[in-house]
Amino acid sequence: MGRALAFVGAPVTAADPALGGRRATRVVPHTQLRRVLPACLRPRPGVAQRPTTAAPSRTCRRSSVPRASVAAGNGTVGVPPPPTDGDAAAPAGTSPVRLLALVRQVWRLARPFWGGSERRVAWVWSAITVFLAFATTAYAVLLSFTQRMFWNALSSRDAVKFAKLLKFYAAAVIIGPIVIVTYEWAKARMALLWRRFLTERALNAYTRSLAYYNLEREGVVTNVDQRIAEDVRTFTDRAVNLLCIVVVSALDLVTFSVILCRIYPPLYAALLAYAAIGTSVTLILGSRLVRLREGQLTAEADARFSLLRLKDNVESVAFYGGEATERQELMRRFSSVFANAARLVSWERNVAYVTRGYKYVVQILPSMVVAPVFFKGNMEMGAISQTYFAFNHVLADLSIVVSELSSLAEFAAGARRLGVLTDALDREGHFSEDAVPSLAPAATKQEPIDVDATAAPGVIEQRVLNTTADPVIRLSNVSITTPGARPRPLVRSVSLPVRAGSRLLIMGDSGVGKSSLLRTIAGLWTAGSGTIERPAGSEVLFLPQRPYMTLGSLRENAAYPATPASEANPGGVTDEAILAALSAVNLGSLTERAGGLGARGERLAGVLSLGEQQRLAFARVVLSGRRVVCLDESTSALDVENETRMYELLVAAGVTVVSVGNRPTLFRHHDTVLRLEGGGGWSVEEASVAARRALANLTGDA
Ligand SMILES: Nc1ncnc2c1ncn2[C@@H]1O[C@H](COP(=O)(O)OP(=O)(O)OP(=O)(O)O)[C@@H](O)[C@H]1O
Repeated sequence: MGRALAFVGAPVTAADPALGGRRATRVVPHTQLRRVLPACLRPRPGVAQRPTTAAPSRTCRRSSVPRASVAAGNGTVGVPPPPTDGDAAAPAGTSPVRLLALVRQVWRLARPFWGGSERRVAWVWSAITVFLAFATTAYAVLLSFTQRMFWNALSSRDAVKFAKLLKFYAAAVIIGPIVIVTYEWAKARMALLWRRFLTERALNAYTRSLAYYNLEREGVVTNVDQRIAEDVRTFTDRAVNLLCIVVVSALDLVTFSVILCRIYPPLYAALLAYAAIGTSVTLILGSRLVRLREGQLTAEADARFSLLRLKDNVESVAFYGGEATERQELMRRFSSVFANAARLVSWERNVAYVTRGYKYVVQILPSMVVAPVFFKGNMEMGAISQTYFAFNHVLADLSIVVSELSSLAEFAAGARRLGVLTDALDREGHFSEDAVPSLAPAATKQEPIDVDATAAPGVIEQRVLNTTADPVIRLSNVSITTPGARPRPLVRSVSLPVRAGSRLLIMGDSGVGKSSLLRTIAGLWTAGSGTIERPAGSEVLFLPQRPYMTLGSLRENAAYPATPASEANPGGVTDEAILAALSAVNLGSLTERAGGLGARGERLAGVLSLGEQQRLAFARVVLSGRRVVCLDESTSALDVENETRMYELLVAAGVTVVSVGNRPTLFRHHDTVLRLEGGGGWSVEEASVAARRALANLTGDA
């Protein structure tokens, strides 16, 4: 009797690689364990902490959420995700339609890796991982038989057999960890390869064809940075882990089902029914968990974004004294994080009631069914040990959804968020194209003028002129509207040539559309009609209103968008050229002040005055050697003397200039003025005439 009672031991929960790394609850006959060989039986054969890197434990997974990187937020947080985000369109949950959508999204993320340029590597690592997964199962089976013989040797007091088995057992426990750890490593390695592949794909697509610009401007996808940096990682980790679990479980299930059926078929049937009920209930609970996890990712990203905004604008906030407003906004966003997290942990608790209960309650089943058979003397001691072993394996195999719900929820949330991103990138930057596997910058192609080409309705036609063309820029009947759902006309039917070496000034009231016209010439905006001809992008330099400082060194900042010369890049911009350009724009002392050309740009942006940053931008013009420059109020922060110096540099270099600005001092640096008059109206006149008129207006002589 005492021995029979000992079978119903305390359930022990442990991550079990032999069960595919799932947390499995098993009943250990601990009274016997304490008496005999505790060290041999407690660390279950083939058992190790599966969820290390590829699948962190539940606690780790939760803590991974705040690691979400800084994200571009849209100010909308909470659950369900905001309807402005493409996420809202994607279904979540467990209905067949939703499941199908999830499968399609996963397929779209897996196909390029296993079917594209990296397929060789992908398949080799898949084979290695699956082989090792099978090895862990084989190991578990081997151990189950060893245990059976072990208990039989003990119960029959066969010391010789026991000693033999002990050696075998010792060898097994030495080999086991090696197999399991190698398996874990292979999984992590494969997930990393896939992650790198997807990240490079996403970065390639994001940084070409103006995808980064259009995605931000249209606001279709929020938190792009988090999706690329964080969601790709979560998705690939979870996907590889789940794939391995399914593979291991399938083999494990077949093997241990045979063992269990051979020992006692009724127990197997009862187990099947129990697992089916448990899985159904868990699936119903799980759909809400997916949505809550996804909402958490969005809320965390938005909160981090608000912190980054404050960090980037410390000076402005300090000048305004806007701390209270900033604090309020930060609190609002973090409140959303906590509110969603509270709902999430509550729902995880509800799910845990079910999943934990599911694992514990069933432990009584084998004892109830097998003990009477044992008491009747129809079953040997070793067979009972193996029954428990096989029972727990089959239970774990049939309970993937129950035990992996948390991981599944993260996986589904990650797949959905990535699906939204890859759809948008496909529209803008050709994510699915296999021809862009590297991060190397694409060479700019000089396209021939396509005279017959006609733009799509509502889109301005862009044609590329060759570098020797005159005029270098020609606007023909160009009308511009603001982008978005409600377009507003800004400029109507402008026709204008910009001759080589000339300088055109675009003027007009604030908000009239001056920068928009420049954006359109640059090809950033395409809404409207007419035709714009200009040299290829690599022949024109556009200086935006706000100078952009990169995170690179002073050297890299000056050379931007080209790169400095180095051993790997001998054709790059030399230090001598950089120093000469800095001197030409009156920044000769900057190198010394900044601490050399190697000084980091992160700090530079905070230290350089706006005027100095604008002069650095002119150094870029000098170094770029481009023949055409478009300046959007690029001297707005300069004194008259420095402004003159900058324009004289351009005149001396024979550069064609298109400027936007309203400063009267600009007249003398230009020969033609295009005045935007609002409501689409415009006029063109000589700069000297425009200057005289402006002066007359000022003095009241008009
Ligand atoms: N992405 C956008 N979507 C919709 N409207 C926009 C967008 N960007 C700018 N606008 C609107 O287009 C109009 C013209 O803007 P633009 O920046 O060209 O003005 P501007 O003449 O350069 O003004 P300023 O001299 O003040 O810089 C503005 O009313 C602005 O609000």
